[in-house]
This record gives sequence, structure tokens and C-alpha cells, in this order.
Amino acid sequence: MTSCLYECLYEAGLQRYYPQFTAMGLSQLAHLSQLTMGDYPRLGVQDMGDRTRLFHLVQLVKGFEEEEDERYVEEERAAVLSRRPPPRRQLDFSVLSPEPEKRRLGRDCMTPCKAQTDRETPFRSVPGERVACRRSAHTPTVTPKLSGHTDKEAARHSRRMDKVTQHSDRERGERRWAELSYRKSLLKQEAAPMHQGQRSPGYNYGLPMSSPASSTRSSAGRAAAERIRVCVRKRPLSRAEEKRGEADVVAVRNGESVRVHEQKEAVDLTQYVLQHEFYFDEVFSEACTNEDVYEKTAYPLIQHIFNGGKATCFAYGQTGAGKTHTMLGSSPRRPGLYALAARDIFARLAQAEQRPGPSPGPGPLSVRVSFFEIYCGQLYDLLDHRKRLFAREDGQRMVQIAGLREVGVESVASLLEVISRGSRERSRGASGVNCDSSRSHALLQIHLRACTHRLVGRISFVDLAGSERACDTRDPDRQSRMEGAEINQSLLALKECIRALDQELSHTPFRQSKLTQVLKDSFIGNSKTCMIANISPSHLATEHTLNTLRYADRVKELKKGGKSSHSHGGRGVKRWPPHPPNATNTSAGGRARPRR
Ligand SMILES: Nc1ncnc2c1ncn2[C@@H]1O[C@H](COP(=O)(O)OP(=O)(O)OP(=O)(O)O)[C@@H](O)[C@H]1O
Repeated sequence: MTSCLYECLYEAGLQRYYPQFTAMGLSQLAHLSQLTMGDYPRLGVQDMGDRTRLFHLVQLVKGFEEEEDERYVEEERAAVLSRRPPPRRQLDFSVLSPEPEKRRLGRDCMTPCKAQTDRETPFRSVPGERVACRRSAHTPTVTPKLSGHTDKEAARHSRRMDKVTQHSDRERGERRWAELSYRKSLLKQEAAPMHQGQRSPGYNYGLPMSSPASSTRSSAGRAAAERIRVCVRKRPLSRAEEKRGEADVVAVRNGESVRVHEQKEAVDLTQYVLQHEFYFDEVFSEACTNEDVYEKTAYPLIQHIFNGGKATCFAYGQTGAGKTHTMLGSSPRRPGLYALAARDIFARLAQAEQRPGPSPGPGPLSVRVSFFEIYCGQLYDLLDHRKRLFAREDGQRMVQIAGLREVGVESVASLLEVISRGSRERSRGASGVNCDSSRSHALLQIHLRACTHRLVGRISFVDLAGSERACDTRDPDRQSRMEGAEINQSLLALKECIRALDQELSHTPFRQSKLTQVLKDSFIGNSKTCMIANISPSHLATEHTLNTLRYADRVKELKKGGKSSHSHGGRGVKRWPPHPPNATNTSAGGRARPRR
């Protein structure tokens, strides 16, 4: 259960500090009264406007507490005088519904309450109890109805509400938000409902199913855990987003879970915040650097390819979520995963050369690089003037890309030079979200070859195209609609492959898209895969963020069943149910919702 602290901070425009509040143990609105201005820097509140707003919020909470204390003293005295116990304050659930127990947390709050009238809102007045409230657009001021309360008490409560209003009238402008928070906290002291998806067999249509990693996993499960690693990276709000007043609604917790606060409005206009919590192998907060991400994602894969394995590291997420930033880095001084991997590969090769005596492995290794993109279902060689390529299966049912150019590199610098040459060739276009959006999937492959040209190990870095919907593209002409459709189709195909693996289907539909075709060996044989799901913190991107997290959550579930080995390329029958149209567009309730 959460507190309404987030909502009040949200109203105050301070919600981006919420993670720091919770990190300091401030999880309830009442905790704010203990704050002093000396605590502001520790909460990261440096901006003058933010400090002022936080100060006003703290004052309001303190004022409310004092008022509450006075009221209780008064009530106690009146009770003693009249020799009767103080009135019991209980929720009048009878006006809500004949089935009060159903109207508790979670999605029940989304259900409009027919029994309520516009002017009757059951609420509680004792902090710590749960309350259901209703706000009508036509009745901005609600009169609370208290069970067991006398008219006198109701009038007193009403006076207190009026006092808040008068107070606000005196100091308009900046303090308006605080009063709103205050009113909200009075009326909605209920915690925002936590959405917890129930696990059910089969496909969950995007329903969150996340749960913490189990320590009692089978050995097969542990092996699978090694094969697929699912991480999430949250990027910081950009300056432009901050200026536009966008809110940070994503909180990273303990480096392994991420919580998304989704602002919702029920049919009866009740405002509430729905919380979604997901658990992953690693969750990187906005404070993490590319080095931090590399250390826990690609670094183990580099060790693996030197042991003769194949590895794939792909960055997934909506456009502008930070995939390219993660892979390429932002400047030579802030390298991305490509450069950090190259540095480790060459360091390891240098170590092997310096080692005295004959090497136990396949002898001296050479590093070769290929770089190609998948754009609108076609393959293009980024190191060969965008030459068209074709993926074909060989006799061993392994996918080979005919004509793909491999360039030999001898140092980190030369590898980076090749990468930047290829990156310039990538197809770009402006999506509605990112003005420098990648509209293709880019696959950088670093091959370790023996002197006989035999492939010893290989790592593929896949910078997936933005997973936004086609309708998000600016001026959606035919080309951008086709791009968007193809991107969505290939991501859906990837999901289908993962699901087929998850459910141990005898046939994995690699051929549904070029992406899954060329990624075939990412999930078979001696291979390891790491997915980095990039997410934006902005409240405007909440739906995409949830879709990305649900997708990543689905991949993570692969590990739980311990399904480490799969037949591939078999001739089994497709047994999975046909995916729903627009399955990537899911509502918070977990059901696929038709796109508009
Ligand atoms: N971790 C981060 N720290 C700071 N800035 C970041 C971070 N991640 C992303 N950004 C910035 O956000 C913007 C968008 O990021 P980026 O281009 O990497 O998104 P993308 O997911 O690759 O988008 P697309 O799919 O459209 O190419 C860039 O300006 C980038 O510098």
C-alpha cells in the first residue's frame, strides 16, 4: 500500500523527488511535518522554486496536524463533560455499495460507484484508515458524510475545509497547488492502489506478472538465468522535458525493481495513482553511467565469447528512451557499450599474447567486425555503402548473411572508427518523440576468429528501432507508416519467439521477421543473451514505459521455468494462440485494448 505522498508531491510539481523521499524513509504524507530546511539538499531539492513549494507543503501538513490535535482535545473534553464516549468515526460504506469488501484497493477504484450521489462522498477522518472518495467535475466541493457524526461535527469539519479555502484565498498563485494537495489528502487519505497482476497459465496479454527472483530456483532454472539476463535502464528527464514540466513517474528501488506511477482517472472522474512494480535482474537508475550498465550486462558476455560462445546484447525501448545512448555513448569521454566491449576484448587479447608458453586455446585470435541494419524488412550493409544483403539458412539450419562485409580491426580506435562510419549510414527519421530517431534495427557483430578463419566467439549488439507506434510519428506519410508497422511487426515477432521458447513450443517462429531470423542463434546452443530495456521517466511516456517493462518482464519469465534448451527449426505445429491485434497496446488492467 502506498501513501498519498506521491500525489501531493505530484500536485506540487515535486514528484521527481519522490524516490529521494522514499530513500530517506519518508513514505507517508505525515512524515513531511518532520522535515526541516536542512533536509532539502539531502532530498536533492536545490531549485529555489521547488524549495519554496516544499516549504509551503510542509507548513500545510504541520498546520493540519495541529488542527487535528486541537480537535481531538476538544472532542475529548466534550466527551468527558457529556459523560459519553467520543463519537466513533467510521466509513459509511453503505452509501458506496452493498458489497463493501469488494470496494477496496486496486482496480475496484476504477469501478464507478453507482450508489454515490454527486454530493455524498464517504470518507474517513482518522489518518491511517482507508477511504474511498469521489470527485465530480460538476461538484468540485464535496460535502463529506460521516457515519455516527452529528450535524455539529459535520459543520465543524466543513468549517475546517472552509478555513483551508480562506487560507488559500489569502495567498493565491503559488500556494494553490498546495491547497489542492491538502484537500486531496483530506478526501483521499487512502493509499493509491497497487496493481498486482495475477499469474495465469498461457499468454497474459501484457499483464504485469513480475515477482522478485526466487532463491529456490532449480539448477536448470539457474542455467537459464545465465542464458538470458533482463535489465532495465531508466534515463534521466532531459532539460527540455523538465522545462515542459513533465513529471518523473518512475522510481528505481534497490537496483532490482522498478515502480511506475500511472496517473489514472476512473469513469466517475476519481483521480488515483496506479502503481506497477516490476522486478528484473538489474535495474539501473538515472544516476548509473554506461560503465555501470556495461559491468553488469555486456561484460559477462565478453567473458563468454572468449570461452567459445555466442552472445547477444540488445537494447529495447521506445524511441528516445536511451538505446543509442547506451550502445554508442554520448561522447568519446562517455563511451557506450560498443567501445567498452572493444576495450575489454583488446585488453584480453593483449593479455593472451603476453602470456608465456603455448596458448591452450585455438591460438592467436583476430577481431573482425560487421555492421548492418534491418530497415523495412530489408538488410543493408552499413560497412559497404548500404549494400542490400540476404539472410539464408545453410545446411545446418544456421542463418548466414550472404555478402556481409567483415572488417578486420586491430585496436579499440580502429573498431570505433568502423562503428562511427557505419552509424552515419543508419536510416534516421524524425519520430514524434525523438528528432534523431533510429528507424532501423542496427546489428553490430564482433567476431573472434582463429587464424584458420574459424569462428571462435561472437557478440552481437542490437540497437533496436524505437518501439513507438506508427501513429506517434510526426506527419505520418506512407513511408513512416510502413517503417512504424515493420518495426512493430518485428518486435512482435521477437516477442512471439520469446513466448514460443517460454512455452516450450516445438516450433519457434524465427522466420516471422528478418530480425528474429538473424537473431536465431541468440536463443539456441551455447549462447547468452542480455536485454536492456530502456525507459523514459516522463509521465507522458507512461504507456510506452509500461509496454516496454511488460515486454521485458515476459522475457525474464523465460528464466523462471528453467527452459534452457529448445529445439529449433523443427517442424512442429504452431500451437500458440494467435496474438491479439495490437497486443503491444495494453491497458493498465492488463487487457489488450484496440488502438485508436
Ligand atoms: N542515461 C542517459 N543519460 C543522459 N542522457 C540520456 C540517457 N539516455 C538517453 N539520453 C539522451 O536522451 C536522448 C534520446 O536518447 P537516444 O537517442 O539514445 O534514444 P533512442 O532510444 O536510441 O531513440 P531512437 O530509438 O529513436 O533512436 C538523447 O539526447 C540522449 O543523449
